[in-house]
Amino acid sequence: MSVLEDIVAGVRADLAERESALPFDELKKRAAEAPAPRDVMGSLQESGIGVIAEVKRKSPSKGDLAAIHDPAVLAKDYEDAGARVISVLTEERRFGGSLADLDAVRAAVDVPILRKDFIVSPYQVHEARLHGADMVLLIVAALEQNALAALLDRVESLGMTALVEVHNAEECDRALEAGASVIGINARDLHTLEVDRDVFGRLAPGLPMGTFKIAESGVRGPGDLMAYAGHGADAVLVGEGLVGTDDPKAALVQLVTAGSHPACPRPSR
Ligand SMILES: O=P(O)(O)OC[C@@H](O)[C@@H](O)c1c[nH]c2ccccc12
Repeated sequence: MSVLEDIVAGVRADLAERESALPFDELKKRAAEAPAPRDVMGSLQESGIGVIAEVKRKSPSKGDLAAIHDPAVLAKDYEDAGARVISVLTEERRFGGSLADLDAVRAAVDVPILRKDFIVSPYQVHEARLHGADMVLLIVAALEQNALAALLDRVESLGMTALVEVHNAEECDRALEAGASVIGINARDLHTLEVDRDVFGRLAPGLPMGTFKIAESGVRGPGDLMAYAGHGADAVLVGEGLVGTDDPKAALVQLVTAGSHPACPRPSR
């Protein structure tokens, strides 16, 4: 079993438990009453290269990254530092996240939030909405084509924005075929966990004009942001490069400053 398959198996087991506690129909009803989703693209396109800052306690590749006793405090720091979207890992077993983290972040900030998880069922999409998510990650490598297309429609039909994640050219084709317009190119291979920062530069030029391109993973500081921007990134998603520092807020200010600096390459849209 690859790491990805192992994670998805755990996610499915946890999901089955939640589904028996709260049936899908009831969940849908409750989610429909949640406050309307925020304008994710408006926030991401404000100016320069937007930074999506991630609340992440641990990862399968690095183990423990940060204790994060109060995700609300971290999220508020991110918002104050200029994050355009805040990503919240909700996967429990390997990333130490939870839906309670999503709730805490939602209550603490006004910027849009992303539910970062291994989404394999419509149940999780409505769940994301119920807990205040505005954007939902869909990982192409974890989904059959039909499921990917159906989940993308589901996310959009609830007024949220889908971030469709790819790692190779075949996955790019699948993302586009499913109708994705916001694509995250992950430098990390979810089967081997290896990071290759050149993946973005190889894949991004092949995406159609008008695709919003997000560079995910491996951003250690302003230099990596500038490099991704040079290859056409519209935004970057950063986890470890923030939570793994002594001062995530200061680290984010540096990235945000670089992303809006006149010398930083601009997206050509
Ligand atoms: O911590 P990093 O290297 O900055 O990476 C952040 C983010 O890209 C990473 O957490 C991520 C990208 N895609 C995912 C899918 C599932 C879980 C996690 C991820």
